[in-house]
Amino acid sequence: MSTPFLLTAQNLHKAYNGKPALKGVNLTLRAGEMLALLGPNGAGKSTLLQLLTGLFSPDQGTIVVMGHDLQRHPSRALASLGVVFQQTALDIDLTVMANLLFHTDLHGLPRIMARQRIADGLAAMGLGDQARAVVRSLSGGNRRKVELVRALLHEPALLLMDEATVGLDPASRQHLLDQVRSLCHARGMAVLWATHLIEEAKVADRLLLLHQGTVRFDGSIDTFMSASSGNDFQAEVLQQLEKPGP
Ligand SMILES: Nc1ncnc2c1ncn2[C@@H]1O[C@H](COP(=O)(O)OP(=O)(O)OP(=O)(O)O)[C@@H](O)[C@H]1O
Repeated sequence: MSTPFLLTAQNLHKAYNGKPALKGVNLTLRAGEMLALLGPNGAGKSTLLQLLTGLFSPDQGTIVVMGHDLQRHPSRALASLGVVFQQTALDIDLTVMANLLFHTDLHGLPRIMARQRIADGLAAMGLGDQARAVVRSLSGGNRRKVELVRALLHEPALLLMDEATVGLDPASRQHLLDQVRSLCHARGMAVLWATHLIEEAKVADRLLLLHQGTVRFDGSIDTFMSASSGNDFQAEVLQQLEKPGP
């Protein structure tokens, strides 16, 4: 029996000043699945994530998270989401601990439980000694890691990440990817990983290739590769993106 969908988006349309950014995008996500949302600059990835996180409403289409319609029941739908945005969600003049407690307070977590989860989350990211550091004093890479810790504190069923590895060195990027993958598979968390980096998308279970606001491919990486004519992953992605749109 297949796992039920945690997230379903149907026929999403969004335009800015009459110029379409998303043109009928469909998307599903199951528990334990890591989906790479891959597309070049301007493909519509951030727009899609902004709709999925309720920041903006679609012009057309529906989004259901854990059985809750995002437009009709936003707080219920959003309670199951963890999000790492491209732009920082941290107050850089506060300490790491103050930032993280702010988030756990928002989610109504008791302080004892919150402090334990914060300690565990920071330790898992190799930042166990940084709780009292002011965010401004952290490197860009460590700030990204704190963003991930923050997004996971309320133990979301779905994690949405928008260009999460921007500013990270190769080792830290790999570490972040490994962490997210293991959370995904061990905890059954569903992950939507938006990136423009082809080599990052390759480690996901499934690929959603977005270009000029339309989905060019949605399926497993294995299916994507078996449909290719002997190309490597990168060459196949580039070839798909060069094809004229629908
Ligand atoms: N606030 C906005 N106002 C007007 N146009 C916008 C706005 N946000 C995005 N767009 C346009 O919508 C299209 C999709 O942009 P979006 O940022 O969603 O793509 P992206 O795939 O996330 O790109 P990137 O990788 O560069 O962040 C682009 O043509 C962009 O110029």
